[in-house]
Amino acid sequence: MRCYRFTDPEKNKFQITITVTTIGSSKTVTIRKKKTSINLNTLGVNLNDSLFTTTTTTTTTLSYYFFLISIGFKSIKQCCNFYKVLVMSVMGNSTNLFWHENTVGKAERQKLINQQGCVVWITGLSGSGKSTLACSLNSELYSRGKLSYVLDGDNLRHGLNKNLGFSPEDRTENIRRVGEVAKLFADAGLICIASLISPYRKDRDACRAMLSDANFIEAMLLSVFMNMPLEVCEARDCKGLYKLARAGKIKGFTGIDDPYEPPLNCEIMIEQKDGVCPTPCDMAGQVVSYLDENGFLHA
Ligand SMILES: Nc1ncnc2c1ncn2[C@@H]1O[C@H](COP(=O)(O)OS(=O)(=O)O)[C@@H](OP(=O)(O)O)[C@H]1O
Ligand SMILES: Nc1ncnc2c1ncn2[C@@H]1O[C@H](COP(=O)(O)OP(=O)(O)O)[C@@H](O)[C@H]1O
Repeated sequence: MRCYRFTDPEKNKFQITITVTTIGSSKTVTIRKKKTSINLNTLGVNLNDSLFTTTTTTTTTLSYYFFLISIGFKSIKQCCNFYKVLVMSVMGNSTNLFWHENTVGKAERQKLINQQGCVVWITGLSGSGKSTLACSLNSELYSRGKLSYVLDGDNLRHGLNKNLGFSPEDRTENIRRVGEVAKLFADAGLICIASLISPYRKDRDACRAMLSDANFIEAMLLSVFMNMPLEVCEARDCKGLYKLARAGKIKGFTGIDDPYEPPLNCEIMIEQKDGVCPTPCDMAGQVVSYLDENGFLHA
């Protein structure tokens, strides 16, 4: 189970009810709850009281690895609030999996380092300045005493993603993996800077959905679009890849013979003004201002 943040309308003791609603049928999953006292903080509920659950063992059938959990907080006195959460549980082919909550959670870690874990996702053509911005932003945050970490597409393809190429399927898997890793960094409380071409809208949208806060209110992903014209990127061509792509020596090169779909919903856009590109420092400043104004630089 994931961590949920709920407001407590009554500041009272609650009884938690977890109901699993099935959609279609295909997999059998057993959900067990022990009679136990749960610290509400581990569920993200800001309460001092302990919460007592009843013992239930439910066997149910799930499909598409999606299921609905409706969590009802029932006041001891009267029934009050019910919340419904759509949980996407990507379990692959494995079953009988159980999520283990830790007593020290994201909220505690964030307090420790006085910042909000999130992902700054930088997308754009090869040569648009993604790595330059990632590096400059990382330095700027460091100088402000904020902990960040860069996940660079090119670098990750030397290790985690070294079995992936540039077919649409491999790019999708590349983005999915980096999204999952970025989510872990954000959960650790870090400002994770992911810098990948990530050319397809559906892959970026999937990451955004994966990185939405569990209550679907706070977005944990800020998308930064390097809106640099292809001609500028191609003129830079610091790795000589555009030249090879134009000569037909690299097939499926983004912007040449493979598509780049610009974001429709980015939080920040970096672009030229009067034909002049902002400096790396200015680009980083734009992102830092956004993080600051939106409360990410404090717990
Ligand atoms: N066919 C093709 N298309 C695009 N890019 C290519 C290709 N082949 C190799 N390269 C190099 O790989 C880097 C992009 O890796 P990413 O992981 O960011 O790509 S993707 O998000 O999966 O599309 C990219 O790095 P950047 O220039 O930093 O973007 C290129 O150096
Ligand atoms: N804001 C900028 N102004 C001028 N040159 C830049 C800027 N950002 C990046 N560059 C240059 O463009 C080239 C490509 O930048 P890079 O960050 O490697 O792009 P990407 O990671 O998107 O491939 C590099 O030579 C870099 O120095």
